[in-house]
Amino acid sequence: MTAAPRPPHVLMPGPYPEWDMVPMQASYTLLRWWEAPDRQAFIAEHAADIRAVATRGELGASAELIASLPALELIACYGVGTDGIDLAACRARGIRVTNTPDVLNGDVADLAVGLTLALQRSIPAGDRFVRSGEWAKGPMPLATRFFGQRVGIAGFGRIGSTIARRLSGFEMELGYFSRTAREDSAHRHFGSLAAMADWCDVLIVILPGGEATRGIVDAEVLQALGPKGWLVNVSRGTTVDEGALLQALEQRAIAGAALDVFQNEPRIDPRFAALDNVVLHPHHGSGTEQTRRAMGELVRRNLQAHFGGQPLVTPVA
Ligand SMILES: NC(=O)c1ccc[n+]([C@@H]2O[C@H](COP(=O)([O-])OP(=O)(O)OC[C@H]3O[C@@H](n4cnc5c(N)ncnc54)[C@H](O)[C@@H]3O)[C@@H](O)[C@H]2O)c1
Ligand SMILES: O=C(O)[C@H](O)CO
Repeated sequence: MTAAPRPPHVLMPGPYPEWDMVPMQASYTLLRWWEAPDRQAFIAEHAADIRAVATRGELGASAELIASLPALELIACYGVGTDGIDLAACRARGIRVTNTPDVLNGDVADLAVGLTLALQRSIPAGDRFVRSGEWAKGPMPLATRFFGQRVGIAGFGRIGSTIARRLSGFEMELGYFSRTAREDSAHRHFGSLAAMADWCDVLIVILPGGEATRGIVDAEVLQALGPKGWLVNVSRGTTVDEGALLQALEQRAIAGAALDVFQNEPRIDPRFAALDNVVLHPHHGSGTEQTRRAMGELVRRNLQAHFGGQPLVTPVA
C-alpha cells in the first residue's frame, strides 16, 4: 500500500486569526515559525520541505529568508502591500507571490475618511474633553469644517479611487497625484506631489511602500501643505519623512496629521504621543472582522490554486 502524500509544508512567520488557522491546519503542514525558540535552527530543520510561506504584510519575507528555502514555490501575503517581500528575489527564482487586493478597499477607505473627520472635527479630543469633566468649565475649542474642502489623494489605485468615491458625498473638490493622468477620472490630476500639497487642504496618502515612494512626503511637501493643511497617512510609514513630519507638527508648520502607519511599528516615535494636533491609529485599515475573514479566504484560495495546479487568484509575481 502506498503512503498518502504529505500535506505541503507552509511556513508561517506569524499567526492568522483562528478562523483561518483551523482550515489551513486541515490542508497543510503548518510550521509556526513565531513559536520557535530558535528561529534559525527551525528554518535549518525544515527548509528542505517548505514549499510555501503564508505571511502578513508587516512581516513580509526577506531576501535572507527566501534564500534559505530551496524548495520555496509560493509566498502568499495576508494584505495587499507587498513591500515587505523581496519581489526581486522571488522573480529571480520563479517563486510566485500573491496578495489580498480589493477585498479591503472599502475598509481602508472608510478609515481614511474617518481619520480625516476625527482629526478636523476633534472627535478624540472631544471624547477626552467630556470624560475629563473639562466641559463643565466651558465649551470646547472650535474645530475645522470637514465638508467642502479640497482633498488631494496621493496614490490613485484601488483604495485611492475608493476614497475619492466616499469623499464625493462630502461635496469635496478632489485632486490626485499619480505618474500618469487617469482617463476614467474627472478629478484634477497632479504630476507633482508638492504642487498638489500646495493646492489641497487635506493630503491623503495611499501609495504603496517600498524604495520608489520612500520619504516622498518630505519637508518640501509639508511646507507646501502649510499651516492650514492636514496630512492623513494610511499607506506605509516609509512614505513619509517622519523626522520632517514631527518637526512640522511640533512647529505647527502643518495643522495636524492623522496616521494609521508609522516607521518602527508598533514601537513608534514617542514624540507623536506628546502632540495635540494628531490622531494616531495602530495600522488597522483593514481591521474589521468581515474584511479579515475575506482576506484569509483569499490567501487560502491562492494556496489551494497553487497546490491544485490552477492559476493563482490574485498574483503579484
Ligand atoms: N493602512 C492599512 O491598513 C493599509 C491597508 C491596505 C493597504 N495599505 C497600503 O495601501 C497601498 C495601496 O493599496 P492599493 O490596493 O490601492 O494599491 P494599488 O496598486 O491599487 O494603488 C497604488 C497606486 O499608487 C500608484 N503609484 C505607485 N507608485 C507610485 C509613485 N512612485 N508615484 C505615484 N504613484 C504611484 C500606482 O500607480 C497605483 O495607482 C498598499 O500598497 C499598502 O501599502 C494600507
Ligand atoms: O497592506 C495591507 O493590506 C495592510 O497594510 C496590512 O499589511
